[in-house]
Amino acid sequence: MSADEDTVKTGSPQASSASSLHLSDCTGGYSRISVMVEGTATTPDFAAACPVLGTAASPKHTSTTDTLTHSEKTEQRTRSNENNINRRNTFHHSKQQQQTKLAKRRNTANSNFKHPTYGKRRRRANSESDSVLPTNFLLGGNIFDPLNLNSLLDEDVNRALNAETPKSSPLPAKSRDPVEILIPRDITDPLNLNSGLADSSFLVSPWKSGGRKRHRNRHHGGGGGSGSGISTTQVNLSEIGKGEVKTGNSTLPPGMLASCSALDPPKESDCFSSITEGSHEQSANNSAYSSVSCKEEVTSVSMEDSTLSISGGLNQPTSRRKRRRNSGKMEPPVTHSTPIGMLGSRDRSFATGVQKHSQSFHAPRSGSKTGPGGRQQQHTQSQVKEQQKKKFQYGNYNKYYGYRNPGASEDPRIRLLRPEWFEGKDVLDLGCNSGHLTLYIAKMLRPARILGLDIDNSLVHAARKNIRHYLSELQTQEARRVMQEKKSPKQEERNGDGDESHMGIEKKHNKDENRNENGKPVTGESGPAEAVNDNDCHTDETGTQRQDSKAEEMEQEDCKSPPADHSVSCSFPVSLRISRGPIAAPPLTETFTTRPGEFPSNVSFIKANYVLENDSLLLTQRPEYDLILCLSVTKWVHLNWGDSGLKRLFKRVYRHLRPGGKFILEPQPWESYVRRKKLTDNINRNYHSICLKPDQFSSYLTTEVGFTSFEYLGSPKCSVRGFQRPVYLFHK
Ligand SMILES: C[S@@+](CC[C@H](N)C(=O)[O-])C[C@H]1O[C@@H](n2cnc3c(N)ncnc32)[C@H](O)[C@@H]1O
Repeated sequence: MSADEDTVKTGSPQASSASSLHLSDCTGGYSRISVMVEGTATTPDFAAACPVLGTAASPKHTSTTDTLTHSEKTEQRTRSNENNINRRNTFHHSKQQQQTKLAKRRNTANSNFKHPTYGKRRRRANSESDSVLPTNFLLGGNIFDPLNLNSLLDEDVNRALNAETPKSSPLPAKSRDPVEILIPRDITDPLNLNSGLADSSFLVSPWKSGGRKRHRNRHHGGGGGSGSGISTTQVNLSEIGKGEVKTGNSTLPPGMLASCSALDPPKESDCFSSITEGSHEQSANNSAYSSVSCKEEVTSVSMEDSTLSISGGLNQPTSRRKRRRNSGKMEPPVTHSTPIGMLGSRDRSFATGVQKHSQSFHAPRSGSKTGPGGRQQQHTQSQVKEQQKKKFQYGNYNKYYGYRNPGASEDPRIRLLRPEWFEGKDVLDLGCNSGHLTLYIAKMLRPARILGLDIDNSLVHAARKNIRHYLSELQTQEARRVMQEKKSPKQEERNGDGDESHMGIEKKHNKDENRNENGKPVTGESGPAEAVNDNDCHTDETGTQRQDSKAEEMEQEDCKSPPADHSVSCSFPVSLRISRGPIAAPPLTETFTTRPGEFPSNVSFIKANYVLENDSLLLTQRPEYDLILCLSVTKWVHLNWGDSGLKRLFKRVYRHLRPGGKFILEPQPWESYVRRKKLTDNINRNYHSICLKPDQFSSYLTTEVGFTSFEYLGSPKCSVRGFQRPVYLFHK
């Protein structure tokens, strides 16, 4: 052995001393070492077989020899040399014997078994390695043969040893008890060596860490970050059995994956399923609010999404109990806010065009959401609910149409409206909400003018903004038409590339559109849109009001290459247009210097409470309109102002109409009142004092107010059952 030869060659007292100690101590175990090597024994076993090996070069032995005197050393060296020679001979002899044994063992497996207890084993007292010796061995292993390899060599012994196995080293019993697995917080430093703290908290138990916690925006998997999602790992025994638990970039057992991914949907599905509750307007509001809270970050941008949510929700069955549970809540519905539903089949091309913009139709924002600087205010749930209740006490839901016409479906009521009632007429839409129906009428039924009136300022603001979306679409269509006309084959040839020619024309077109016949920039001051909209009008850097349709095409085309005309810029990104609406109200153009009575000149919105303060004010009301719409408003007036308020409204309508005028009324049924009776104390009081029930309205209007006749127009089918309400036409 080289160790031995080195010792002899050096001749150093220390070395020889150490080596001799080494050799003498290991003599007994050497055969064991050979056996272990042969049997691919593991290191601990090696240490166990020759415990002194680990300490052979230890300073302890060296220092002992250092204290000897020179003569003693010389004498010892002589003795040591003699011993070495003897031992070497012994060793060689032993080695030869061992090799013989091994050779035999290879040929006859039975002959080589030597029970550990038969071997001579010398141990140093208080050896450091004693304390770390393993004591438990599985499958009949023992300190000398931890893997019980010897049992393979002798059948008898094998049987004998394995007969004892369950007793001496019982196999772990299968248990359903959970096994706690501690997972390092930092997978790259599992022992927390970097921190230098003797703190065991670097290990995380999924159970003791307070249960599973979801961390939004945190990526799972390893990678050195603290936590990094590993702490969410839950181990369950049945899965461990499958041996698929990994941390770090966790490959978790399928069961775990399933349970993790199952964490997310409930919130969503809660929202959606609650949406289905709203087969009635009231429950609609509840559910829609749920959806809004789920998608809080997606306010007006999400109208299209909200619609989808509704559609999704409508397909999901909801228990009656759940419906009831939420029915008392007063929360806003989701609005898709697209007028497509209103446009319906009568003007498909327009509808298709509008669809493109439908995402950006406006719905007022929830007042409780953000504070100054856009930061979310801290509210308790009850506070928020309270606010919502107050906010929507007039039925002023900011997502009304999204719920009423889910999936951008057509508003079924428009089929009851005959064009001749509207064309060239003056129309008032009471409680117009965000103006979708009003805008539809303005565009499609061509009244001379139509005024949308609502008590909620934010709804009126949204309605005004929505005019621009209609306009934007119209202008886009017009721009396309002009572009097609101007796009002569000659120009295309000159410009070569089709795209470029398109851009060239587009830019020219844009330029032209920003100027009137005199070549002067068109400002918003005289634009009909502004006059109609009473809306904020933005100007670009040049002071020229930007045209929405133009701007849109500019964004699409000019962003491909640097704009030649700097008045044409990409400063207002498409994404913002979609989320916030166009940057400016459309400017006055030749096309849209509309005559009175043409859309959009014929539409406007106003914030007002149509219920006068007292009856005496009725006397001041002059006839102004040919037709007044009052759709799904009476319940809210009734609840907030009682019988007297509603009667006053009816009387005002009557006085507001010109002779021969028409009043279109869609009352909510009495049954729907009950769910809103506790919205406010005032509403509660009014609710209990109401005598004039909705089914008495027609007789009241004809006998008390003065309408000469009425007709029942129908109860248009609505995908949301609760909105299927009768509509009446009263004649003055
Ligand atoms: C349920 S929505 C109906 C919207 C629209 N008329 C329709 O059916 O499509 C009721 C609307 O009436 C409005 N409203 C309630 N009381 C009002 C009042 N006294 N004066 C004006 N508007 C009122 C609310 O703000 C709300 O927008």
